[in-house]
Amino acid sequence: MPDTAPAPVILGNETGSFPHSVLAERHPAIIRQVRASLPYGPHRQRALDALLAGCADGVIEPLPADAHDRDRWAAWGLDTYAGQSWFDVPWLWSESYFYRRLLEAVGYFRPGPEHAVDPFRPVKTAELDAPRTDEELSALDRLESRPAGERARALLHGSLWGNRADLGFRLSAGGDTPAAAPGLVADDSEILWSLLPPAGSGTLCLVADNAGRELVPDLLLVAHLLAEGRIGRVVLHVKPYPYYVSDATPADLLDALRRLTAAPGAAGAYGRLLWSAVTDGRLTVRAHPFSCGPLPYAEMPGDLRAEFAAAALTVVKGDLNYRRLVGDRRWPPTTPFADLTDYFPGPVAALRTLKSDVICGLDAGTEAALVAAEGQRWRTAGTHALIQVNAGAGTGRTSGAP
Ligand SMILES: O=P(O)(O)OC[C@@]1(O)O[C@H](CO)[C@@H](O)[C@@H]1O
Repeated sequence: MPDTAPAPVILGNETGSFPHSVLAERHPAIIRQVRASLPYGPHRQRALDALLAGCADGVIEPLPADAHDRDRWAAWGLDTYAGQSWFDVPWLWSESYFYRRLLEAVGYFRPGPEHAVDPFRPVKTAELDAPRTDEELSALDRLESRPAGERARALLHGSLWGNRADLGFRLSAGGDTPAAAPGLVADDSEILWSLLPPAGSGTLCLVADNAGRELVPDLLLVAHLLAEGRIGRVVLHVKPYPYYVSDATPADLLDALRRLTAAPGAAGAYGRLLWSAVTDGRLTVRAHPFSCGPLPYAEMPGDLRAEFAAAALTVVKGDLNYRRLVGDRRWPPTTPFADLTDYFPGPVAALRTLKSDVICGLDAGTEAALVAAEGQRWRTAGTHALIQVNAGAGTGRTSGAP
């Protein structure tokens, strides 16, 4: 980020702020939801009690000495932050570690009956099985007769707005998905399409966000790009373990693929296309440990960097990934997106609905209009979205143009 002075890192210690409410209210609500979803035994209940008590006024506890990933978390900062208040360390870090502690409490990584049992699976499957998903899938049939350009745009927007289907967000937002938004606060979609030309044979990396009603439209977009010959290969990055309630894991991907292949009409055809893309190697899945890391992508390890460098485009989905992409800091909203993403090893696009304070790449008029209409609520309400692209990332150029 050449000339951009770092802005303050977002912490959770300001009462009344969104980050504070996530730590003080959303995390306890998530613990209650997990308890209500699955019948954990007394030992696990006690561990959940301890986590709940610690969320309010406790300090960050280290991982048990025998935790399989203790060294990894030490390298990610645990030895520095252990003993401090959840509220006083970078918010990105404390949120991420909360999910690791939750999995510890429910025995996710331990031998025994709870091993690898996803505590969020009941809410994820309820969403995937909901009649609303059927309605969304049957809408694809109407799209089939439209020109390819129109279909592509609709599927891109489906993937973008699918990001509102975030179950953690709904715990804070009062139970339902926010109403549809008036428009995009930034729209670099023409640059995005220029990076995925007809007869393109490159690789698309899609860094997925939520399972269910976000992952399904992501998969439909990917299927369309493969079918239209705009890409030769897709690498889908998902989370190695349950995270931020609804983030997609490899198991969620299989559920989504089965859901699609079982659907009638166009959705089923997309599902079969994806199924064969998996079996012939055009669609591969990665669940890199760093995908559940508490750090910005600027600190990604070399192997991940090499994967993104080899892609024609990396599409980064969702709010949390956006925070990690541009850095979880109080950037002035007009800070150029390209300045904050120039470290990225190849062309990168963000598809995100706005659900936290971080924002960059707005023009001054757009920011002023949003503030005049809504104060600062537009940042977190989930009712606005953006498509931002840095086509020159990894080349040393700082412009959004290819
Ligand atoms: O990444 P996603 O699914 O779009 O959103 C995740 C989210 O709900 O969780 C975070 C706060 O906990 C925010 O970044 C955002 O509001």
